Amino acid sequence: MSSVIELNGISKQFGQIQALEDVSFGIEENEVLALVGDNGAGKSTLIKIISGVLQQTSGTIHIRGEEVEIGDYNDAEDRGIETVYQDLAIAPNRTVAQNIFLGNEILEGGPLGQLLRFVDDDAMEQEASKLLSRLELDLDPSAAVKNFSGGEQQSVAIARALQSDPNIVILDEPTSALSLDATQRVLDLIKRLNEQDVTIIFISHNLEAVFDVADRAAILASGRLVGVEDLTDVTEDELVGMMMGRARQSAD
Ligand SMILES: Nc1ncnc2c1ncn2[C@@H]1O[C@H](COP(=O)(O)OP(=O)(O)OP(=O)(O)O)[C@@H](O)[C@H]1O
Repeated sequence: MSSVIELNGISKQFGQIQALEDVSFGIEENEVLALVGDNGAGKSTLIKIISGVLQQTSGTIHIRGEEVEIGDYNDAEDRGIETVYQDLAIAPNRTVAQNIFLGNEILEGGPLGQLLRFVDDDAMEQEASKLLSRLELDLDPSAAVKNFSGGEQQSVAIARALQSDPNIVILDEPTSALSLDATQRVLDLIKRLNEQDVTIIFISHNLEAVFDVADRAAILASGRLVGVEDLTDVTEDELVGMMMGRARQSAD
């Protein structure tokens, strides 16, 4: 395997607060990497840097070997990176298809449709339907999202991220506030994405979910990287110890 993203000496300061300090590790092509750590460890700051919302104070990012500056959301999208944040940014009164194409609507053909920006709902529903079946999500593209469960809304947000066909998807706490059942469905969706060659980085406090779907975990404590562990090689207790800032005794 080769690194699709290489972080080298990433530090981030907010005034006096050192949110990240000299974080270096690689994310492998087509892996599922969990980002774990206690509250305030720096997880959100790190994914915001990778997705262009924040810029690092120092350090470099290489994507597929090339040093890049991810100045904003568009830079990240151009590099094939999409992020689903915890707030999901779902428009409840719109349909599944309209949410999937939110900000990227398919317009009716012809000069008038383009000029007056007439949205082509039929085309969006057809495209959404293809995407949803690829993701094996049983959702009606024409249904309004407002009555959906938390798990279904999370699925719509993930489908929207997939609309631009990214090869790296970052998920911020995808299973927080979900029932056990809904959590399992979202984890199954993550596994399916990964089978479709999408590299996944996800933040989670749910260690059961981490052990279920992730190949490796990168552990942050107080802004520093404690380690990156193969999850077949570490116990939950060891992981918790590392999240509390203890380096792994048996690390080789
Ligand atoms: N915009 C900001 N301005 C000032 N300080 C910030 C900002 N964003 C994050 N921080 C601080 O940086 C540190 C890391 O925060 P971050 O949100 O990255 O942690 P986290 O691991 O994602 O935590 P949580 O699990 O609670 O979401 C914390 O001390 C936080 O208060």
